[in-house]
Amino acid sequence: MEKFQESMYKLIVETSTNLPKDVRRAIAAAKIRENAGTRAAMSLETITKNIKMADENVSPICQDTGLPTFKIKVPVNVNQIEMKKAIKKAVAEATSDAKLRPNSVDSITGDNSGDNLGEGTPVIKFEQWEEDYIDVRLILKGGGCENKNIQYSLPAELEGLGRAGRDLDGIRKCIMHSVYQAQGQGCSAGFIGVGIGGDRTSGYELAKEMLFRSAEDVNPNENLRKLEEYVMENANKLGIGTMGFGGETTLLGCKVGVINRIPASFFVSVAYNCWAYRRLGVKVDPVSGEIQEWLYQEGEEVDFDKMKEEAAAALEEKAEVRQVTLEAPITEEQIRELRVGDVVTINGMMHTGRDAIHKYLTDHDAPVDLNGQIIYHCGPVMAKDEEGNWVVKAAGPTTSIREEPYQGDIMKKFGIRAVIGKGGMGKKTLQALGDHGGVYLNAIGGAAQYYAECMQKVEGVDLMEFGIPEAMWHINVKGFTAVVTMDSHGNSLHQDVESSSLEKLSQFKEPVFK
Ligand SMILES: O=C(O)C[C@H](O)C(=O)O
Ligand code: SF4
Repeated sequence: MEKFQESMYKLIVETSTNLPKDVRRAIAAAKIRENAGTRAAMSLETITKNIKMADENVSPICQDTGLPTFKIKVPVNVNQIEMKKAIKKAVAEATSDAKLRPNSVDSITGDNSGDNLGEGTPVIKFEQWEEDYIDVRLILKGGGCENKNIQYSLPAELEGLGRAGRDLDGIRKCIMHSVYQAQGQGCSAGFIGVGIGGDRTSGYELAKEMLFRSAEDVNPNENLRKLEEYVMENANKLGIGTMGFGGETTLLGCKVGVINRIPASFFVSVAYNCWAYRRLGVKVDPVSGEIQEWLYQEGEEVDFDKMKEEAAAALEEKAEVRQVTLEAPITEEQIRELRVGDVVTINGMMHTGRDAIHKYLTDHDAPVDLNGQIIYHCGPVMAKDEEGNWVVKAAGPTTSIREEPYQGDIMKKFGIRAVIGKGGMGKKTLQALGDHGGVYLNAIGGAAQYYAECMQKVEGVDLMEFGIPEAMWHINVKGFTAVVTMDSHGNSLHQDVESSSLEKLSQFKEPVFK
């Protein structure tokens, strides 16, 4: 097993930087379905460009490299303790090489361990089997989509769908509802794994297990096959679309599994995974520890480039999108001119700020003058170059709704004019945008390479005690593009999509599986 650590390092790097072919095919198919020139098509264009860049740069597809979770099947007599040690070393090495973001945080103190190791991280699960090779699967599932996982306890009353009973039709309603409630916040279009039965723990366990199935397999259980097909066909009618911008594709995959339950409990557990569905697997030789075969990689290379040309041509024809360039400091007047749907290109300074910073700013002064400035909800992957300067390795947006309790007050307190994030914000922020003259810009979640390329120089960093993802980075950007989805006139695309998708959800109220 001399080569095992090196094999695990390769598996981690490949999983973080190179999306598997079954996932690429699902994204390519979605791209074909979207009408050229729409926001959904433009977003998918950015997503596919980002996938290619990550591959070429051997850098994280998304800055949130999640909670590394390994599922391993081993022949008897293989030393699991040694394997665990090797995996941990490989995780730490991949973190110091900026292939993983330091993501392991003490839940009470907030201290970041810096190397992705700590109580409960990474997750490593073993099972023995009678084959003569080791099967290692890895999933890097980020926090935004993890937060959209949901567990139903049947019977339940569901928004838009009414009663969900303890039967196949009740399960169908839960799954449809799970897609609706995720909206764009888990970086749709997503993949879902569903676990029927079990208890609260084993139900979720099964749901996550389903995310290790190939996106293209066919469920051998007839009832579940029908259910999966039904969900794939109908969830896409909800109109949530890529990043919740509206559009034809909301769901890229649905895999359902079932286990027994005890009489009193009936759980339906759903694990939501963003489009940046980073899971891979390898077969490993139990003597040398070398990789024998890669999993999920059957078939031809997926060529996004050809579609890119077609989409770009169609885009030019539909040039009615208003394009605005902004550079901080921004005036209130400039903000008041912006409307939902405008595409904004930013040059100059922006400052990152996410959960720890928002909490901090409520009762502290800002480390820099934020008047007229732009806040980017982002926890980047950073590295130092040979001269010791920070460089941005991956920097897509994080889910903005977590800052809802703070955002409006902070904008007013410091005079911030624009916030960039993803998934949109709520009523309180919308009100503050109107009162104060602010705007919310939606960037494409997961497009971490695409945005990192716009980041020309890191001018400084404050509050490093919060750890790399949570610190406040001051970054000079060029050509950073995002869409206005909430403006200072009370308009919110997120609110509109949420209410129209709720209306569409209610079309699925009548029983289907009797
Ligand atoms: O933590 C992050 O960078 C992003 C997170 O995965 C999110 O989707 O909000
Ligand atoms: S930012 Fe989006 S793509 Fe990245 S991990 Fe979070 S949910 Fe996934």
